[in-house]
Amino acid sequence: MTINHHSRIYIAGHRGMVGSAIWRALEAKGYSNLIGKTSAELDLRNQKAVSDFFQTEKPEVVIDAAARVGGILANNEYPYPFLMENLQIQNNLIDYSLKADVKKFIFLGSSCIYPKLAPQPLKEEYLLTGPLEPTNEWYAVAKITGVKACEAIRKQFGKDYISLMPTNLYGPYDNFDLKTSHVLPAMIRKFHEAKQSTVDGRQSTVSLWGSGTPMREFLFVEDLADAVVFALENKFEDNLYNVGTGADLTIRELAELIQKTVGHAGEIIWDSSKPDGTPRKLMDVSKMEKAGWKAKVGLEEGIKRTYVWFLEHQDSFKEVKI
Ligand SMILES: NC(=O)c1ccc[n+]([C@@H]2O[C@H](COP(=O)([O-])OP(=O)(O)OC[C@H]3O[C@@H](n4cnc5c(N)ncnc54)[C@H](OP(=O)(O)O)[C@@H]3O)[C@@H](O)[C@H]2O)c1
Ligand SMILES: C[C@@H]1O[C@H](OP(=O)(O)OP(=O)(O)OC[C@H]2O[C@@H](n3cnc4c(=O)[nH]c(N)nc43)[C@H](O)[C@@H]2O)[C@@H](O)[C@H](O)[C@@H]1O
Repeated sequence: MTINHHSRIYIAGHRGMVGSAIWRALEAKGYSNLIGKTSAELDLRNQKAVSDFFQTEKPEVVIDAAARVGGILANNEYPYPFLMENLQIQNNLIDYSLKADVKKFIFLGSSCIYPKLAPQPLKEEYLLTGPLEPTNEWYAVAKITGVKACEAIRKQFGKDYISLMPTNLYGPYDNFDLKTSHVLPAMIRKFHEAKQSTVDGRQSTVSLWGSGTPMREFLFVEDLADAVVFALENKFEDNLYNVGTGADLTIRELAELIQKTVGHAGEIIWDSSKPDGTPRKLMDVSKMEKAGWKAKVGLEEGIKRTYVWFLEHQDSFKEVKI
């Protein structure tokens, strides 16, 4: 099948940080037949509703950016929904895509699918070679199942179903709720709020989680959207591709960078009662580069753009409920 600007493309999770960035990227490139449903309109955990949706809407392409998503604490404290809801959502989407003869399916996973202590940088072939990081193994098991389901369809039916594994993402429409968010949006909000509240004429202290020593890689969400468009427009030879920048830094270095960007001059304390998670998960991005795609937005620029977005939208954040 050739995909053209009139192809019916369903973006599951089109209101989320990732899905909305993919929507904007496709719209900007002239794709005119995009389909999106909120979770209130279509609960992807509901098999019957998903079956009806595929019969009515007949998408030709499905991009799966719908998931139960959260940072280290939410993953650690709510293992059951992170496992079960993600399995339900992706199983329904993948299975009904196959039944409805969807020609191209792009599944989005996460770098936490790789073993906790795998060699660095993480190559695609390290999948299922060792134990997972305990704080997010539930989510990782669901995502590994999605990768394998797409691989099975590719192997048995020869269909163009692929999986992209993004590293930690950030950018506009991120989740800034301090209990459920990832580290980067949490730091932006914490440093910003501490800058605005002074105690005895001094800016407030910021409390961050863990030791600050774990290393993480961060990709601006608009780069990820660009990678998804690239994957849509090109036929890949294999089923699994990492998407990242190929560079990482410690959480402490990230804190200093965000503190400087926001302009906070107070103290930072590290709360050792909170988990560190995996020590490092740097992606090997050579397979994607060989296919012809590379990240463009540097971390400093991405953080500045995200902070500007935060300043413009901070009054409208919804607190996320688990
Ligand atoms: N954020 C990261 O750092 C990161 C890193 C690597 C990979 N990813 C992957 O990227 C994808 C999207 O993540 P995100 O950060 O964009 O998350 P997000 O902002 O929380 O968005 C998740 C989306 O999923 C939808 N959704 C959740 N449950 C649903 C349900 N039962 N039925 C229908 N829709 C449902 C939500 O729809 P409503 O808004 O309508 O409720 C929302 O639009 C996920 O697959 C995630 O694994 C994210
Ligand atoms: C991309 C996602 O990454 C997630 O792992 P993971 O990078 O540890 O998730 P994050 O929540 O981004 O945390 C990354 C690191 O930042 C530290 N950290 C410091 N301060 C904070 C803070 O205020 N908030 C948060 N959230 N972290 C903070 C945290 O302890 C951990 O070492 C997985 O749980 C998911 O499954 C998924 O893979």
